[in-house]
Amino acid sequence: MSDKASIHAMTTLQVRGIRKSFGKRAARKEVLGGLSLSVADGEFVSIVGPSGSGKTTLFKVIGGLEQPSEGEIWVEGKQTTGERGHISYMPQQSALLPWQSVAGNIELSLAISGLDRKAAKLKTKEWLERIGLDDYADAYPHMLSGGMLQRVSFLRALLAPQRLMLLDEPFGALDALTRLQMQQWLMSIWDQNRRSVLLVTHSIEEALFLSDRIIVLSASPAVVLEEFVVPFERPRSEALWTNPLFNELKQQIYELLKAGGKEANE
Ligand SMILES: Nc1ncnc2c1ncn2[C@@H]1O[C@H](COP(=O)(O)OP(=O)(O)OP(=O)(O)O)[C@@H](O)[C@H]1O
Repeated sequence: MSDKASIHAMTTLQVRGIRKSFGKRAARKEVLGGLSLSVADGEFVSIVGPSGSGKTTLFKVIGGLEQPSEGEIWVEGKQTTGERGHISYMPQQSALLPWQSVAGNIELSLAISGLDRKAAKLKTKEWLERIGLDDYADAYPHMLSGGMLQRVSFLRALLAPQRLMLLDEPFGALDALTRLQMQQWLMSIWDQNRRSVLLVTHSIEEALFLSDRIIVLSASPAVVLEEFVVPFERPRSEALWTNPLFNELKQQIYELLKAGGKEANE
């Protein structure tokens, strides 16, 4: 394999020069302005950007729900622009089926991805135990707290067959304490089962705590302002929050977002 080909094989996602506009003629608005980024196999990458910079639009383009005006999406070495089914997705609000139990929701998505019923039941049982929700296997989604719902929702995305997970502000609707607990929980589960992750978050701290790399977007039309490699070893603990380098990086990203957002709004 040539060097170029082996790099390609290790890259789960490549976003190449994506442009996306909405509206016609005078009302035409460019939201994504030629965006390129990548996620390597097993890498955890976060995207932060000003509100309205086009992060959700980018996820829709990656997931094949929106066609880009220009550019290509490659997943696991194949061009998938405009195609669905190549990624697993976790939304901000859990999208569990209300008429299915917790176990039923997970079994169903495993069955859809091709597992037979018996294997799906067994795998669901094992994982619910592993994430400490075995007591809730027969409960219905409305009986669960916001944090529990997001655990089940994350598990469902994690057990999907796709290598790439897109997490769209998964903890945005949770209170601050639950959010912190969920970040630690997600980190420990992801550590045991490394998948390629692209996370959208409004929280710089969350991005620093969870990611291998952070991509900072400009205000719309969004382009990549800068990428930061997060230097902290794993497993990471709460002690990071008082690490001077953590706070220095937080400040740098904050300043960049502030400047980038202002420039584009002028
Ligand atoms: N289907 C659409 N038709 C027209 N405009 C759209 C459409 N979808 C998104 N937009 C516009 O694109 C811009 C970016 O929206 P998007 O939701 O992608 O941003 P975002 O970064 O996810 O925002 P936030 O951080 O607030 O969630 C907004 O100005 C929005 O109004």
